[in-house]
Parts: sequence; C-alpha cells; structure tokens
Amino acid sequence: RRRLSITPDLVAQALIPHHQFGWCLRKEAALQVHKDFHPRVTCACQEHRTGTVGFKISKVIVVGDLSVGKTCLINRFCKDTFDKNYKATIGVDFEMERFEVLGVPFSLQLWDTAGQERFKCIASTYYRGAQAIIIVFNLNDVASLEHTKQWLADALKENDPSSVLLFLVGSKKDLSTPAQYVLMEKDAVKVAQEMKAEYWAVSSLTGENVREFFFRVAALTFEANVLAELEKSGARRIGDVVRIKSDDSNLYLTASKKKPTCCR
Ligand SMILES: Nc1nc2c(ncn2[C@@H]2O[C@H](COP(=O)(O)OP(=O)(O)OP(=O)(O)O)[C@@H](O)[C@H]2O)c(=O)[nH]1
Ligand SMILES: [Mg+2]
Repeated sequence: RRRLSITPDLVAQALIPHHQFGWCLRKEAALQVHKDFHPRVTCACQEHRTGTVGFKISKVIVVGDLSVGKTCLINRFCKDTFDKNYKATIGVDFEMERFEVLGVPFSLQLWDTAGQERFKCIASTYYRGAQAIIIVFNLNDVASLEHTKQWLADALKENDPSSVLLFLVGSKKDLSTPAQYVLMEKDAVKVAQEMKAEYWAVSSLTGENVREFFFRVAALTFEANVLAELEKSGARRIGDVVRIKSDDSNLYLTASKKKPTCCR
C-alpha cells in the first residue's frame, strides 16, 4: 500500500492552504493558519520522540445527510475513483490511509457512516474516540447544511468537544454555478464559525480540493495527536535525566535534614 508523505514543504502547504489554494479555505473559517507545526511537535519529530511505539493512528468520522457524497469523498481520496450511481452505506464502512509526517508514520482511520435514518443507530455506535469529525453537506441543498448542526451534536455526545477537530465540508461543488456557490458559501462560513469548524468546498467528481483537504486533516490531527502525547508524558519526559550529584553522599538522609537535590 502507498504511504502519502507530508514533507516539510507539504506541511507548510497543509498548514497555510489559503496561500497555496486561494479561495478554497476562508481565513475566517479556518482552524489555524500557522506556517509550521507547533515547535514542540517539530522538535519531537526530529528527535523521534513522538510517543507511541510503532506508528500513530487518528480516528476520523465522516457524518452528514444521506447522499451528500461522504462515500464518494473518501473513495476519491483513498482509491481515486468516482461512482455516479448511489449505493447507500449500510451502517459504516472503513478506510485506512497511511501517511508519513516529517518522517513519522501516521495513519488516518476514516469511518464512513450511513446518512440514512434507519442505519443511524448502528453508525452512531462508531462515533466514540474520534480525533476529527468531518460533517458533510451538499452545496446544492440548503437543508443538508441546516442538518449539519444535528449531526455534529450527535457526534459530540460520544466525544470530548474540547479536543476534537471539526471540519465542515460542502460537497458536489461541480454542480453549482459560481453565483449559487457564493450564496451558499456565505451561509456555510457562518455555520462553520458557529461550530468552530473549518470550512472546505470540494468535488469528488472532478477531485477539486479533495487531496488538499485530507492532507490538511492529516496535518492538523497529527499535530494535535503528538501534542496530546507530549502533554501526557510531560511529567516524565523521555530523555530527561535526573541528576544525582556525587557529593550527595547520603541519599538516605530524611527530607527534614536535607533538601532533595534531584530534579534541579
Ligand atoms: N456531481 C457530483 N455528484 C456526486 C459528488 N459526490 C457524490 N455524488 C453523487 O451523489 C450520490 C451519493 O453519493 P454517496 O457518496 O454515496 O453519498 P453518501 O453521503 O455516502 O450517502 P449515504 O451512504 O447514504 O449516507 C451518488 O450518486 C454520487 O455519484 C460530486 O462531487 N459531484
Ligand atoms: Mg455512503
């Protein structure tokens, strides 16, 4: 299987895509627009100190109304295919995409859930433990945008709202005229701001923005994943040395007589 490599120049692209792709990412509806990863993350990658032995995995769930194009979006990215016939997802499907970010192996587990009401019950049991939530709506169907708030609320019931990254994705961009698109974008940016989500517009038919979008998801979830790991291990940082000086002749002296000399 291929492994998509996010090299330092691609990190810069993924972290400030508005520079590279102009209109595809609106600054007012972006999660963050730093030129580089958090310094602690870059440093940890260089020193191979990113935590988890083996490689890192982030779970991403994709939710939204039936037929908005969730499956097509994942298939365009993972398999570079497009099917114009609608085949409803039953329950959930699952794809794994392997990346390498600054030399560190990293995988996105993409959970494609069913939008049909009758399968929602099964699908929602897979919401738990997501690092990112992608909420998809159809750019040509305003009702599907209105429903995104409910999809988000349901997905957040199973997750920690303070640590999960949110993406609001308008699909089927190829079907809207520029004028229609501009109108829809205004509403979508508003919804994205309310949700604190990052807004993207894509087309799985033409492939427009699909790769850029998933690289962005990978870059931001990777960064969050490593930062969380570093925070967890903050108290006992790997590589830190506890110094015991040679003149600390009697390490058994009680604390009242002698102040501890380690961890200075
Ligand atoms: N023109 C166009 N059609 C699309 C695009 N994406 C999806 N479609 C069509 O929309 C229909 C539904 O796409 P799916 O990806 O199956 O939708 P879904 O959101 O997975 O639907 P559920 O699994 O039922 O929740 C299919 O007929 C696709 O061919 C797109 O970018 N452009
Ligand atoms: Mg589907």
